[in-house]
Amino acid sequence: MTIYFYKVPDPYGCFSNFSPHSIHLNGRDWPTVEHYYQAHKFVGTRDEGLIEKIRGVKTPEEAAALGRDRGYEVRSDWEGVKREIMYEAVLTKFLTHRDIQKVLLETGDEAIVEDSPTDYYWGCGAEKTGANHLGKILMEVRSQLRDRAVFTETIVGG
Ligand SMILES: Nc1c(N[C@@H]2O[C@H](COP(=O)(O)O)[C@@H](O)[C@H]2O)[nH]c(=O)[nH]c1=O
Repeated sequence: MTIYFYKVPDPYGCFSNFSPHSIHLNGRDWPTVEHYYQAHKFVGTRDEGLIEKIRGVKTPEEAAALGRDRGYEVRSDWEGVKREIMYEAVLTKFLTHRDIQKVLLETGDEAIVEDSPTDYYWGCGAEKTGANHLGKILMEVRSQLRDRAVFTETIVGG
């Protein structure tokens, strides 16, 4: 059965980018995947100072609000790079936190869908017709983790 997730307190909330799982990436610690993703909108722009500001806010909601504030300049290549940036951050999250890695692996081959009522790129949107890129990334990360587990067991010996 398809697994739907969205809000952190709901079932499979650990799949949300807003879940309180920190990552270490590009030489820095980030409180959540959302902090990392939103901050990377400003790499190489005149608003680059925002990167540290976003990294320093307490909640992913604050990080998202800053990242979505169109008073700031978003990097011109953002649409072309945002999926790869999200993939790296989500992979790092599930490599770092073994408890949620287990939750993801235990979903087997079920489809995973970000049940956002408004987002038709990362989620499925209100009519469930969206591209669901975050769900797809989670499924890609799941197979990566599975491949790594097989490698560890067969090549390295557990
Ligand atoms: N989970 C979740 C959201 N969804 C997240 O928003 C991000 C997309 O941001 P943007 O590219 O700026 O539109 C991405 O991480 C997506 O998963 N949005 C929310 O307002 N609340 C939430 O609880």
